[in-house]
Amino acid sequence: MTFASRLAAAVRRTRSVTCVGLDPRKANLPAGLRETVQGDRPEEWAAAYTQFCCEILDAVADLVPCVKPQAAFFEQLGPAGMISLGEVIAYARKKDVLVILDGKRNDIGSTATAYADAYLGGESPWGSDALTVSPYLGRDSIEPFVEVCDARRAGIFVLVKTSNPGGGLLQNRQTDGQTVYARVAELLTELNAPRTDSDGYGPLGAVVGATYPQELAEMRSAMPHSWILIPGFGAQGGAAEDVKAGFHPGGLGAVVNSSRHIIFAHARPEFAETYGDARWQDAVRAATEQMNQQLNVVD
Ligand SMILES: O=C(O)c1cc(=O)[nH]c(=O)n1[C@@H]1O[C@H](COP(=O)(O)O)[C@@H](O)[C@H]1O
Repeated sequence: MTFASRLAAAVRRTRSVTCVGLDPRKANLPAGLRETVQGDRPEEWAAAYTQFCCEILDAVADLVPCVKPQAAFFEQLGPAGMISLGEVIAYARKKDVLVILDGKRNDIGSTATAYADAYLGGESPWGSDALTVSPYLGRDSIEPFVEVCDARRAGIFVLVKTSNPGGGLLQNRQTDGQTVYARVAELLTELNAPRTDSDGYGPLGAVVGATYPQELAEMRSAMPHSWILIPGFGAQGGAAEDVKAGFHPGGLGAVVNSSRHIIFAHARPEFAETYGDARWQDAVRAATEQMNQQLNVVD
């Protein structure tokens, strides 16, 4: 099955459009895990990150279709962090949870091929199902990813309209009568159209932030064949109402990422009293169930 079809199947199976973001941060780990790190060595933190993320996967594997490990937090720990990232991806695959690796990679065509070869598909050393990709280098930097997606039934999520407040400086620029982000969307639709599955989706997904609901609606209709990854829910202020426009009728077409609000739910006032640090895994599960209920869009 293609990545788009696997994602649709996982959404239907779990009846969830929640993507749990695996963004471990030293300062926010539950106390019990922080205490396992005695010498402040990267290897110790990496072991704590692996345990943290694998226990999150244990808590949510039956509740969500996918997770999104953020490479930056693992890279912060150097080589030990990269080993941890590999272990977390492998564990997610074992648990039958799709992995969208958040690396926001890209480069000139030949180097883009190397990134695609590295990250995409179960046959690759990293083994992720999909990868976030920057469009800034143009069409010939996206095509190598598409070729690997075709060969390995993988997917990419290309940055279209990002959730951060400053994204508009470049993305909202008008050029030839349209915004830059709309031009990126046009390119994705052109590349996706000949590659759609029975639900109408191709391997080129898009990233559109929950913090821009109007643009999300605009992008939903501009990219009928793209799964949309919607970050910015929860900690960045996006709410259920803001992401509605990202979905097609029936509830396919988008997954909504939340990282901090789920993985550090034990510290949120609404969960802290019931669960606290000691039962942080239960807080993660409760926060995921709450998000599933808020986003109840799957028929
Ligand atoms: O590609 C992304 O996932 C991404 C794109 C974007 O526009 N905004 C955005 O926040 N993200 C990522 O989504 C996650 C959001 O984390 P929280 O704000 O903690 O839910 C982080 O890993 C970000 O790097």
